[in-house]
Amino acid sequence: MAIDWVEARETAWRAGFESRPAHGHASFGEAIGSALAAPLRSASDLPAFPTSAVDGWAVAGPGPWTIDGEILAGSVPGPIDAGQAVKIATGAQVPAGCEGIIRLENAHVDGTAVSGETAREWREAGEEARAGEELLAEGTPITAPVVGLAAAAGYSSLDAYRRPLTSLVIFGDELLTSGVSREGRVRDSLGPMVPHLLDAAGGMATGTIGPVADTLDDHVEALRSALDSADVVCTTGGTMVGPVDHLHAALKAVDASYVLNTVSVRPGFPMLLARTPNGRFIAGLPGNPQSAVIAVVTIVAPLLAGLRGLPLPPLRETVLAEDVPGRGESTHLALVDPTGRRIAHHGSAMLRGLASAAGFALIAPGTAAKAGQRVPLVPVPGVSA
Ligand SMILES: Nc1nc2c(c(=O)[nH]1)N[C@H]1C(S)=C(S)[C@@H](COP(=O)(O)OP(=O)(O)OC[C@H]3O[C@@H](n4cnc5c(N)ncnc54)[C@H](O)[C@@H]3O)O[C@H]1N2
Ligand code: MOO
Repeated sequence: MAIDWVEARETAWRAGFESRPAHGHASFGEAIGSALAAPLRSASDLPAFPTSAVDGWAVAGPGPWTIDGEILAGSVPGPIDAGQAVKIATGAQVPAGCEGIIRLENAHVDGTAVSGETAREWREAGEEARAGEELLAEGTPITAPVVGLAAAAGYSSLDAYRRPLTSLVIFGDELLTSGVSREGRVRDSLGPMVPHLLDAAGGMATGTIGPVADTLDDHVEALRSALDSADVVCTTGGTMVGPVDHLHAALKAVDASYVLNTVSVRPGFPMLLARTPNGRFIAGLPGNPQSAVIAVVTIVAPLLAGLRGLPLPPLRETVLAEDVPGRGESTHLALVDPTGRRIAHHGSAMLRGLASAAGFALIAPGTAAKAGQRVPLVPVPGVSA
């Protein structure tokens, strides 16, 4: 029974969130794009020592001061005495006894003496954080700046939900992997496209199997092999009931049970999500290329977010520049450009419209939308910046 589109997203996200894998130490590269599984606490004071903010002269006592020494970044200075001036570099540790720093450009050097206006031109130890202080809460998305902060705070790995491993299985005897479509055969457009969408949605693509021959045995073998190494296997094609649509029988053969089977959305209706007894997921993307992308945005992106401990990806908004019809009792996902105009060549077998789209405008079941109306925009991973 087809479920509502909004419910499908939430169901896929919840299935991922509830079975997100045990967390543990992940390298920065593995952790980026997932969420912190524990609060990030600073492993030292930040800065760990008083640090000069400028290139200048560190001085003690009243001036003028006698030049005596130099402190470069990366060294540990000895204390300085009243009347002494030590040349100091930005980032260098401020010596004990230092009462002020004269910026180089404000200093007057006369032989062995220096004078000028002093200021507290340094960062105190612990000014940014104290050792043990919480910097970021559990559940925070791990972005490039988060990784940078973790390194600054003394870490080389993070307690995180790692990015799920994904694999793609392409079904279809009619598919060509090179050259032009001809003689009843078409170029595989999903093999070159879907792994990048999965990466952009937070997975880590491990490989593609196929095109797989249209026999049940070949389908089952390909599915088993993909399940060996991936947390989430996406398949393309074979979701319907055509003479060589073997996906449902193959799911049965690997003892997978449906999380959802068909969604009340146009295009993309025949998508499905299933789970194996050992907790791996299989997302069945319809064969029509645009419908496959709709399945990615509807079920796979939310699933990958849940598996990484992240919330359901938010929708955006767009203001429609023209009327957009509904699709009866189904949700209509309509391709629109960045100005809210519908895009030509939006048939589910086509990619021409999608290739220049800002995303899918969401027209709710039983409604049609008017020009000027604000509607949700479903982003395409890696596309809708
Ligand atoms: N009797 C019915 N037939 C169909 C219905 C229906 O409701 N009743 N729904 C249509 C819809 S909607 C879709 S979507 C497709 C889904 O079909 P499958 O998931 O079973 O996919 P296939 O039959 O294998 O292929 C459909 C179409 O897509 C082309 N394709 C498949 N894989 C690729 C690829 N990797 N790259 C490029 N093109 C691909 C394939 O050649 C077919 O043209 O079912 C409709 N039928
Ligand atoms: O839903 Mo199909 O996915 O319209 O092409």
